[in-house]
Amino acid sequence: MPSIISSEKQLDLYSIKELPESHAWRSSLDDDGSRNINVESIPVIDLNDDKFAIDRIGHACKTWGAFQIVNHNISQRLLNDMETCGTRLFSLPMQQKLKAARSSDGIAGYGVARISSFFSKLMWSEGFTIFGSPLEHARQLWPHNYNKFCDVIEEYENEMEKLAGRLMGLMLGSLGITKEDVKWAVGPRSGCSALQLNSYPACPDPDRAMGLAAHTDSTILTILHQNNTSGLQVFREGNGWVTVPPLRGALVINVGDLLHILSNGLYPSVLHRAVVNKTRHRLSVAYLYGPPSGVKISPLSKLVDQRNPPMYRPVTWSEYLGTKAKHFDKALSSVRLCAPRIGFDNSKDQNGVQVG
Ligand SMILES: C=C1C[C@]23C[C@@]1(O)CC[C@H]2[C@@]12CCC[C@@](C)(C(=O)O1)[C@H]2[C@@H]3C(=O)O
Ligand SMILES: O=C(O)CCC(=O)C(=O)O
Ligand SMILES: [Fe+2]
Repeated sequence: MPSIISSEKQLDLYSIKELPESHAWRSSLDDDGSRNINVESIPVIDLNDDKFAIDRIGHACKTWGAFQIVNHNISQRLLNDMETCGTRLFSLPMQQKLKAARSSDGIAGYGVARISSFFSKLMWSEGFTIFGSPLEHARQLWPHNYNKFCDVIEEYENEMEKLAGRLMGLMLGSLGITKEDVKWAVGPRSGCSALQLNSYPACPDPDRAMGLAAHTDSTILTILHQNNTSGLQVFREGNGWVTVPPLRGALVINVGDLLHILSNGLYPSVLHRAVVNKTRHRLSVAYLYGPPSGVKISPLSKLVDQRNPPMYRPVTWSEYLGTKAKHFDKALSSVRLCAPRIGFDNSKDQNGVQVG
């Protein structure tokens, strides 16, 4: 049963000179091979030409569950503005940030990662989740100067919504699914979303710390912007943990658990985590895209036949988020109806995290 995360658990990581035991995940002798930088990483896909991109996206979803995109039409100016907003927020004094603390039963606000309750050690990061309007929290953070933050968030969410709709079309298109097959995905406001800002301060002992523990996202897809400091890693069978290098202007796309379900397991959600750095502060912004509330997600009928029965039962996004909050890495398997496909072992990672 997850414990309630109290705001006292959020230490001011910027002022700590030595890694406390509470944040030490492994001994300095452990080496999980994740700093091996000579392995190929996730594909980089140019969105200039949808016809050319679609096959590459399908292949990336099947083999990695993640890819980077360039020429996506999100301006560098907006990405910079979003980064500045994040930096401004996390640079506030701790007492100020705690004024916008996430309540124990809430989704939005400042705090430790929601999944922290499943681990005995604390993560070297802090987060701020936006779900719905950020106005109330922005007022608590900057009582006299909250407009700029809200304006940037609004613009960022609008642009990301368009991009997410386009990406979903391409990802489903690569499976032979058309918009007519997924009625709820057509038209404006066809999805629902949350925005997660993550801050990873420089860490005195990065090899023993963990920025964000291994997890899959409870989304259809996630669009991640990372600043110029590496830290994101994806897990790939046979390769282990692979670093996703930051490329200026590129965005990282993760397949989430709901696309895993929609695709009847053909596009597995990607296990990923964030590691930390000795000298550099890292910031990331995740746009978490899901279906509209009330829509039941289940394997698409075109992908189901006698030989490929539906592997998952129907779930709404909010139901799935509730399941994730309770069962974490067992959430996907808790809605599973039958065994995974052959040659498709998504059962264990190197940290002993069970998925699917
Ligand atoms: C929509 C959501 C997905 C998320 C839980 C949340 O309600 C808002 C925060 C999201 C996030 C971001 C960091 C990693 C993660 C596992 C977490 O602890 O909070 C994800 C959640 C998720 O995808 O399950
Ligand atoms: O910081 C990162 O690169 C990962 C963030 C992430 O996985 C998330 O917000 O869900
Ligand atoms: Fe994530």
